[in-house]
Amino acid sequence: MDVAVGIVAQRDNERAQDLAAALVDALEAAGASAVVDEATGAAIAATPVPVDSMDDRDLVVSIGGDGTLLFVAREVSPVPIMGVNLGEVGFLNAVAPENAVDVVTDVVADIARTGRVEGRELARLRATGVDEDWTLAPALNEIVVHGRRRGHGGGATIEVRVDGQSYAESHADGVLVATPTGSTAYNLSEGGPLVHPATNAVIVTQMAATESMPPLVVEPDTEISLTVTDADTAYAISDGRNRQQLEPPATVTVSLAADPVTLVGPQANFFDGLDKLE
Ligand SMILES: NC(=O)c1ccc[n+]([C@@H]2O[C@H](COP(=O)([O-])OP(=O)(O)OC[C@H]3O[C@@H](n4cnc5c(N)ncnc54)[C@H](O)[C@@H]3O)[C@@H](O)[C@H]2O)c1
Ligand SMILES: Nc1ncnc2c1ncn2[C@@H]1O[C@H](COP(=O)(O)OP(=O)(O)OP(=O)(O)O)[C@@H](O)[C@H]1O
Repeated sequence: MDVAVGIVAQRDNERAQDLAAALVDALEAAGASAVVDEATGAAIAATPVPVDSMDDRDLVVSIGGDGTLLFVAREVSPVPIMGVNLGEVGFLNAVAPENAVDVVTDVVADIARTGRVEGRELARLRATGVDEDWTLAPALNEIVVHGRRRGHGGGATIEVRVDGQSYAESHADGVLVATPTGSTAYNLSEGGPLVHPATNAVIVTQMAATESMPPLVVEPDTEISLTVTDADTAYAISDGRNRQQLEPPATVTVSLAADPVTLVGPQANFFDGLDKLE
């Protein structure tokens, strides 16, 4: 099987671009085809394509930090992705840059031999407006609903319902609904629990609530509804980047997205990674 690979290198990162060039050379020498994102294609001798047109590739490699991988996941899922870590934290990217050429060419050789891409599925969350016609891009980390802004005077009253049953209602900066993958991100900053990535669960954490309830962990196929009042405006945000302005009173439902992310390559050891969170 001729394997088609897409490569997205963190924008304006020469080290990521150099690694992308080495990957293109190694993959083409191995008989695979490789294209790169347009920003990288302007910097190295490789075929540039829009990231969102890589959705017909067999594998997309992200070279950068967590944010670049989150970006790639938004643009190309359900195509399997692999993360090479050049970032400040790199909690989502398991492959060290010095191993990237060997690991990627080994995975591509396996795909060529078997015709299958072996990876693990990471759940995502979808946020949808109730009585409003919008849906955010699926979140690998979390969905946040917050008032006009973080901090004094920017909050809102948000009622949390779990499969229709009321769990909490308080004035707060916001409420976040996280995946196990995202339990180490914004959720952790807001006092939510760490959830091992092998756990099937969804986490609901209030953000600076005046009458707070403990964070709640529920089964993945649960519908969380967040009703926002007592604010002139509010936002629903997916993975910190994709946002929808709300006109309170407004209700947002958060539930499991139909398509998970398939992450390929060696799995980072969760416990070894925790020192990155200090
Ligand atoms: N106050 C906060 O803690 C805060 C604010 C905004 C965004 N975030 C997080 O950043 C994510 C978006 O990442 P970005 O790089 O596009 O934004 P960004 O540039 O604001 O980076 C946020 C930081 O979160 C880290 N991060 C992202 N996903 C992570 C994960 N699953 N586990 C541990 N750390 C993780 C990134 O490496 C980066 O250091 C959001 O999904 C949210 O989880 C956190
Ligand atoms: N090649 C690219 N093409 C288009 N946008 C990109 C590209 N690389 C990164 N981005 C944008 O940059 C954002 C991530 O930027 P950021 O600087 O946070 O990188 P990172 O991967 O999180 O690295 P670090 O951990 O060092 O912050 C993505 O959300 C995406 O919008």
